[in-house]
Amino acid sequence: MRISIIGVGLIGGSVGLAARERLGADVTGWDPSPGVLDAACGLGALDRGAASLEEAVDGAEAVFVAAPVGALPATIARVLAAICDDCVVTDVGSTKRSVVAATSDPRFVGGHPLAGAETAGVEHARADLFQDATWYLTPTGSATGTLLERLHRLLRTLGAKPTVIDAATHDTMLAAVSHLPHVTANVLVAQAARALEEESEQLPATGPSFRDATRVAGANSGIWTDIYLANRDALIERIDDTVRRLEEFRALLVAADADGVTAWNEAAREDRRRLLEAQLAGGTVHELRISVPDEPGVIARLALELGRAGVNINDMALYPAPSRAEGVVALWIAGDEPARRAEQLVEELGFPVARA
Ligand SMILES: NC(=O)C1=CN([C@@H]2O[C@H](COP(=O)(O)OP(=O)(O)OC[C@H]3O[C@@H](n4cnc5c(N)ncnc54)[C@H](O)[C@@H]3O)[C@@H](O)[C@H]2O)C=CC1
Ligand SMILES: O=C(O)C(=O)Cc1ccc(O)cc1
Repeated sequence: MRISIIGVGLIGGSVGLAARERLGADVTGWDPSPGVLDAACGLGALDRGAASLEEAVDGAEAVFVAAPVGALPATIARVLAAICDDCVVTDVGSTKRSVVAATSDPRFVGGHPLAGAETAGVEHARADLFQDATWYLTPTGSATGTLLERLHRLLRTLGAKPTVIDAATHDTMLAAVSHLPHVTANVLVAQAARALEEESEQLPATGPSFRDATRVAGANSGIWTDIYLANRDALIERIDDTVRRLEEFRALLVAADADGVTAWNEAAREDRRRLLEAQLAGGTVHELRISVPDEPGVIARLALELGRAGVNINDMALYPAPSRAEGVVALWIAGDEPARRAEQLVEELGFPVARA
């Protein structure tokens, strides 16, 4: 398979390493920063560097755009102008609304791997970065089914778990579970370094909890300024909510309300347990076979509908009928209840469905 990577940093480089190692793919890349392509070839993330974006995507079957969020719309447009019809284009940007709003091209499917690090650059790329990681996909109704299936399969080969979601839900959720934690990490280090320093005239020693909560403080500004700004409305809401929650806890302290403090802490323990449990959800894998008309956007619509209901598609395959007027989509869903829910949703959409 021929893969092209535009922006060969931590994430682009990790896609290259994984695609070459696990898929035996032929990977070409392009990056505007001097020296990056040579470094990427030396580390085994690319087979070759190209002299231009257009040269890099020539003949590719899949293109990953792994540039900072602010550069994505213009870069994706350049890629789409240079490729043939049978090529899927995706990105890895940490926010999705601005990217998805910028194009309705059927060859584009937005993406975001929920894996990474506080480091930057291809030097830190790893072939196993995406192993067992959720990889969000945000197809719109215009996405071509066969290209979405190709991308889904490719991401599985990289070790990831593709999960379809709509762009707005993605951005709201990520504001809470990724962007806000980066903000609070920055606040915690600033507070520890400045306020406590002023009081004691020396930097305080830090404990393990502080290290855990601040690992991502000051992460790569080359990507984070863009992420904060692209998702600023959702992030502002989370910050306001954080302030409210801190004020509630502050009031318990002012009142010296021991029962209230205990209840507040116990609620956090329960919330954490539920969050961890949700990540471990699995179960028997069921295969659903769905008859669909051969119309643009049908596969994307199915995937999105299930994604909205929280049903994850483990794997998918398309079987076009000889007539080409219709076809069968096979979906593999883990867990009895998610599979039952998927069957019901598909029926409600009006497509015949059977368990294989
Ligand atoms: N760092 C992380 O943990 C994660 C990052 N992401 C997303 O992945 C993307 C890349 O981030 P990283 O690899 O971490 O950053 P990075 O800084 O390691 O790599 C970014 C690369 O993009 C290149 N670049 C800059 N402008 C470009 C343009 N206009 N066209 C093409 N390439 C360009 C840079 O030269 C650099 O090599 C960002 O959109 C980020 O939001 C997604 C998941 C995790
Ligand atoms: O290092 C960490 O814990 C991260 O949170 C990395 C990360 C950064 C940006 C993303 O969009 C997704 C993951």
